[in-house]
Amino acid sequence: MSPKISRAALFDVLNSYQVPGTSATLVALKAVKGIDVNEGRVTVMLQMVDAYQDREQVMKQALEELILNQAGVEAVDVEIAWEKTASVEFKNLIPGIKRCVVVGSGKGGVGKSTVTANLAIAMAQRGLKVGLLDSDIYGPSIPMMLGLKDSPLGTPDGQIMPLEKFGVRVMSMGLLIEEDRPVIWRGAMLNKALQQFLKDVAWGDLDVLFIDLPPGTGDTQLTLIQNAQVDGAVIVSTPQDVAFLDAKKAIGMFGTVKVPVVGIIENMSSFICPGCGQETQIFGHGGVRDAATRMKLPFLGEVPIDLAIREGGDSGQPLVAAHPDSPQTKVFQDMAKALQGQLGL
Ligand SMILES: Nc1ncnc2c1ncn2[C@@H]1O[C@H](COP(=O)(O)OP(=O)(O)OP(=O)(O)O)[C@@H](O)[C@H]1O
Repeated sequence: MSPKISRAALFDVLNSYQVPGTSATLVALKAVKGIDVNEGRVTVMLQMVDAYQDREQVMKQALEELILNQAGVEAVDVEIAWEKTASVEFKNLIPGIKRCVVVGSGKGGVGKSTVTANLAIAMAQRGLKVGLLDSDIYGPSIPMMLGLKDSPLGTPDGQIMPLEKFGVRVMSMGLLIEEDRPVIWRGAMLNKALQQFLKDVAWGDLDVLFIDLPPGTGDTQLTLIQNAQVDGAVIVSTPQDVAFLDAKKAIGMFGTVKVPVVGIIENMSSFICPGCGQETQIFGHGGVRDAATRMKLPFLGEVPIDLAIREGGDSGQPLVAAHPDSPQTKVFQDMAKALQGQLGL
C-alpha cells in the first residue's frame, strides 16, 4: 500500500500552482479554504472571486492532474466556490441619466482618454445610449481622438447640444475653446464649468454618461466627483508598480467620497509583435488584475499596447469604430459587456 499524503504536502502542491493569466499562486490569492484527505481520496476546497470563473475548467483539470501525480493519491476532487464581486446600488442623481461614471487614473499618460473613448463607443454599439463628457479642461484630448472639430450649437432654450460621433454624445471644453490657447483656470471656475456641462448640456436620456477626469488625485478631482454626483468609478492603470501605486491612491480617493469602483482596467498590458506574433510585457503584466482581485474590486480587462490604438487616437478614428474585427476591439467589447453588468443596465 502506498504511503498516505499529508495535507501539508498538498498545500505545497497548491502553492506551486500559478493561476492562469496571473503571477499569483492559489495560496497567494488566499483561495485555499480546505484540504481533506480520506485514505487515498483528496478533496480540495477553493474559494475565488468570480473574475477567475472563465478559467474554471482549465484550473480544475490542471489541479486534478497535479494532485493525482502525487504518491498516495488515488482520487481527487477540486471544488471551487465562486464569490461575487461586490454589487452596488445606484442613485440616479442626474435626471434623464441612469448612470454617471467617472473614469480616473492615478497619474497622466496611462491612456485613460483612449480607453474611455473606445469603451464608450463599445457601449453604444451594444445598443446603450451613451454620453461622454471630457472634463480634462487643461488638456482636453477627446475631441481629437473622436475627430470632432465643429463648435456645438445652442438650443432655443439656452442649452448646448452635444456633438454626436460613433453613436456617442460628446461634450468637451476642447470644443468651446480655441485650439492652442492654454486654459488658466482656478478650481472654482473649473467646478462651475463642470456643473454647467452637467446641467446645461442637452444630453437627453442616457443609459450612461462617462466623465473623463483630469489625471491625478488632487483637490480638483475630488471636488469634481463630489459635485458631479457620481454613481461609480472606472480606474485605468498601466501594469507598472509605480503606476498602480498611484491608481491605489485613486481607489482611496473614491473610497473617501463613497463612490464605488465599478471597474479597473489594465492598459498597455503587453505588446504583440505584428511581425512575429511574440508577446513582450514591456511594463509587466497581470499585476493590476491580481491587485484588483485582492481588493475584491471588479476587474474589466487588459488592453495591449497596439499601434492601431495609438493611430486611431491620433487620427480621430478610434480602434473600436475603425477596426471592428480586430482582437483588440474584442477586448473593449468584452469590457463593455462586463461594465454593463456591473452597472446593472
Ligand atoms: N493601449 C494602447 N496602445 C498604444 N497606444 C496607446 C494605448 N493607450 C494609450 N495610448 C497612447 O498613449 C498616449 C496617451 O494616451 P491618453 O491621452 O489616452 O492618456 P491619458 O491617460 O488620458 O493622458 P492624460 O490624462 O495625461 O490626458 C496617446 O498617444 C495614446 O494614443
